[in-house]
Amino acid sequence: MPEPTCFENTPELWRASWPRLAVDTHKYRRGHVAVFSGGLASTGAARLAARASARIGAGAVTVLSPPDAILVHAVHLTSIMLRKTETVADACAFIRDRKVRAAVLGPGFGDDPKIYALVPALLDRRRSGEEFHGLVLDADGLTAFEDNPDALFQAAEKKGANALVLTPHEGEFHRLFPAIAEDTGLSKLDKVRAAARSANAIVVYKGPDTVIAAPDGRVAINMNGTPLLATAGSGDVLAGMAAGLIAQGMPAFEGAAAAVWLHADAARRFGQGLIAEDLPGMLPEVLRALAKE
Ligand SMILES: NC(=O)C1=CN([C@@H]2O[C@H](COP(=O)(O)OP(=O)(O)OC[C@H]3O[C@@H](n4cnc5c(N)ncnc54)[C@H](O)[C@@H]3O)[C@@H](O)[C@H]2O)[C@@H](O)CC1
Ligand SMILES: Nc1ncnc2c1ncn2[C@@H]1O[C@H](COP(=O)(O)OP(=O)(O)O)[C@@H](O)[C@H]1O
Repeated sequence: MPEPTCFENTPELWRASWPRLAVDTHKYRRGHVAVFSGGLASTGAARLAARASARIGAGAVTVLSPPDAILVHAVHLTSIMLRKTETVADACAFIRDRKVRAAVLGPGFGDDPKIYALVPALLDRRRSGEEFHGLVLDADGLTAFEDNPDALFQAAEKKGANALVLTPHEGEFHRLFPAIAEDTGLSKLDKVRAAARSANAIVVYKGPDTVIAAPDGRVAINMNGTPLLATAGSGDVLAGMAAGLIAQGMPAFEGAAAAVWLHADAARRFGQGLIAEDLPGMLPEVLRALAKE
């Protein structure tokens, strides 16, 4: 009998790789996440992602900010750290020196052309350092590669490359994978699986029926989604959660799948009136319930 490759996304799928807290851990051992911020007028998305990474259990989270946005972040951030970062070399040096394990790039990032050098650098273990496990690319980070998706896919294909997680909504999926998106003979499941293979990445195709796929053919269909999540910024929170779990040592497929399920559970528990800011604050209750199961 061949091994099954198509699963319902429930905690049983990823519980075995769920992070455990060692008694002798410290904040960097628990996992350090870096979140790239956009400029002065679009800083909120990075903070949403950063807060989600911290609440899901990353021991340290740093927002990497362009100089013009430092003050805005400084008045909003408390336990989350802040670092001025101007160049790709600055970012790589910080990630290597401060043992960052996962990064979020894209939420509120805008159209800064630096991204075309930044993404290959973050996927290259020699530039990111050995501790780095993976990059979660979302929102503007996906749209940036609309005209040349192969540049992204080839960077992820290189031997020994760090894990790449792509989290497109329907519009972003269409921008990155137009031929797959327009193939009317394919189900959503077939589309995500084909996309993950061609991108050499974990693909989280978001929506009412989020599907998570790995390049090796594994697919998980999420069934606990809720339309309460259709609120601005909830995708930024999801990206931060996935990075937070990858930083704590979960493999990228399991980390992404766990983030999707927990994100929806948080929304369901909060109920009506939910806005994206509410999601990270629900995670302690979500994690307590998960531990009791
Ligand atoms: N508080 C904040 O600072 C927030 C910042 N955000 C950032 O704002 C930037 C723009 O985000 P947008 O999502 O608006 O950018 P998009 O460039 O994805 O714009 C949305 C466009 O995609 C189309 N589309 C197709 N399918 C869609 C789907 N399933 N969901 C949403 N749109 C779909 C829409 O019709 C619309 O024209 C990103 O950098 C994002 O991270 C947003 O996440 C919202 C919250
Ligand atoms: N109708 C829906 N049912 C379930 N989940 C939804 C629905 N609409 C959106 N979502 C979820 O909400 C999140 C929205 O993410 P995204 O579109 O990137 O928003 P943003 O860019 O504003 O953060 C995704 O996790 C998506 O799966």
